[in-house]
Amino acid sequence: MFESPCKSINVLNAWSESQDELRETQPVSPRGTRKRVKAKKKKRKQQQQQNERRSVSAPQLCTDDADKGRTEKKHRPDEPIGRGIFQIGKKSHDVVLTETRVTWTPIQPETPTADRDVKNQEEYVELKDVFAVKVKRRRSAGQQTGGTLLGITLFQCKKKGLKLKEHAIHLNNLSADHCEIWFKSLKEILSGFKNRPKSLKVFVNPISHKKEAYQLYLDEVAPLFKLADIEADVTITKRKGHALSILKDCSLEDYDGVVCVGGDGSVAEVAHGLLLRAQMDAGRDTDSIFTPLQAALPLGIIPAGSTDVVACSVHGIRRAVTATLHIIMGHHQPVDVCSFSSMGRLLRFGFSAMFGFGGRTLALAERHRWMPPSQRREFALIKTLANLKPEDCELSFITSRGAEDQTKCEDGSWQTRQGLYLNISIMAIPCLCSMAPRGLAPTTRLSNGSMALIAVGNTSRSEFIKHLKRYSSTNNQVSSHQNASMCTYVTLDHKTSLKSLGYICSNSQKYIVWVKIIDFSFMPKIIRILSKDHVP
Ligand SMILES: Nc1ncnc2c1ncn2[C@@H]1O[C@H](COP(=O)(O)OP(=O)(O)OP(=O)(O)O)[C@@H](O)[C@H]1O
Repeated sequence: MFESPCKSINVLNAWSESQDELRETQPVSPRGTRKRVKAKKKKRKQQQQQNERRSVSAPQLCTDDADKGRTEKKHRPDEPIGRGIFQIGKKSHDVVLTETRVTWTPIQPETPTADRDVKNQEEYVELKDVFAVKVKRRRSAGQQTGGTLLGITLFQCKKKGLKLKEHAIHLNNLSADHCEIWFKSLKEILSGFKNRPKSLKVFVNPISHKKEAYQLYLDEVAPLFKLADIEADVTITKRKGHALSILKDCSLEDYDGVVCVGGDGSVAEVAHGLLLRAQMDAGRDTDSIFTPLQAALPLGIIPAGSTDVVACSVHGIRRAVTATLHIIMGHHQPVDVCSFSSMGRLLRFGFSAMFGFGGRTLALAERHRWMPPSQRREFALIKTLANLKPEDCELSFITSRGAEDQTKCEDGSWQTRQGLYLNISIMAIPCLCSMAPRGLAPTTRLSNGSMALIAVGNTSRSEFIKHLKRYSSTNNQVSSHQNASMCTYVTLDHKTSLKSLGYICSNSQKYIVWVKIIDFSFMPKIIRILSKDHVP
């Protein structure tokens, strides 16, 4: 397996090889068809093995520690599986492959006087950070297959702050046999990361934001999926509710996850579809008080909307490449979800709900979709502000343990507020966005089993505008408001079952709103809002 870097001049000439040219996943032998047939058979066998693996393992993206998802290791983590010489950059390197990493050290001529510190020059990449390995070839323009073999390339997922970036490590060697051995060994190790998806159902909303979601998918997402050998079954949604109707009926068995390319509306629809499907499959009666089940498949969110609060809250950043790499690497983040019911019937699952100003603004913006996104947001905001009116509400809730409780209530005891409110928000996630860098609900977390209830009391328009503006600052809106008596920020607990009962009066109709939080160890925050019309 030890190979000399004899043709390094040629390799250097090919150093400008672009990623697009690395199409082949199997090294093609110059010896022709017999070997190609063998390679095809081998590929089919690999495919079969993959399918077998998929049918026995739980189809989940999930793990934070990628090693947890590995198949049983054949070797000790530090035991060399392969060793060879590759050209990396401009130098020849001694490269060692173990179960967990690829390490390379520059080869230097022996000089008795030289003060070499080989350890210091050693570099490595952890295989848990590598998401693809490809055979690298030089091809002429327009050439689709074949080409001169140059070596193999590892694609690493690199973290920089909240960003995830793709980084290519080229290991150049012109020997087909040598590269094939390395390629096979690396492929085998990478396919051992069971929590990484192999097949995904993708929904793209073509009308999201500036109608660029599909182009974004083609430019930034699909090439990475292809690189990671992920099969994507793409549906471009044709209307509102299209993704939901597919999710209700389609077979999900062939997929390891569902991906949504769109904004918050699309994400909410797909999340609702997945959760509804889980209830339907388990025979839950959603028209009664039921114990919801977790979705069978994880949801990947590629931000392509105009605000993307769910994607920002989950990834901390609004970037399609980062979101795609999280999906490819099988990163998993549990996220709390609410369920909203009316008259005892499930309306939908969702991440947040707003009554009053917020609800009216969103509804107005939705009715003016023909306007460009920022204009319709501004228009809806200004128009709703101009007609600012309070809702007569009664809210009952129990504050969570450890929450900054202004009223010093006993744990588990009900508090009731009755009065005029300009806005009431219930948020299961922090709802981070560019307009609110700390989130619309800074006191809640993604999966802490509690939700934020933010009730803004009746006040003047100018005071309310000041409150809205404070969201854009990084100061803590909660603490700055604690003495203002305009807002009540309460984090609800999930420990006891029935949490909140309230009345919201709107347009002479009365709604009774129950907020119920059910404790699940696997999905800790499910809020149920039951509303009933015409309560006397
Ligand atoms: N082809 C389609 N035509 C019309 N509406 C669609 C179509 N496909 C999906 N929808 C609906 O469009 C709505 C809004 O889309 P989405 O939330 O993705 O975009 P956005 O409003 O620009 O983003 P954000 O919610 O982040 O501001 C969703 O409720 C979705 O159900």
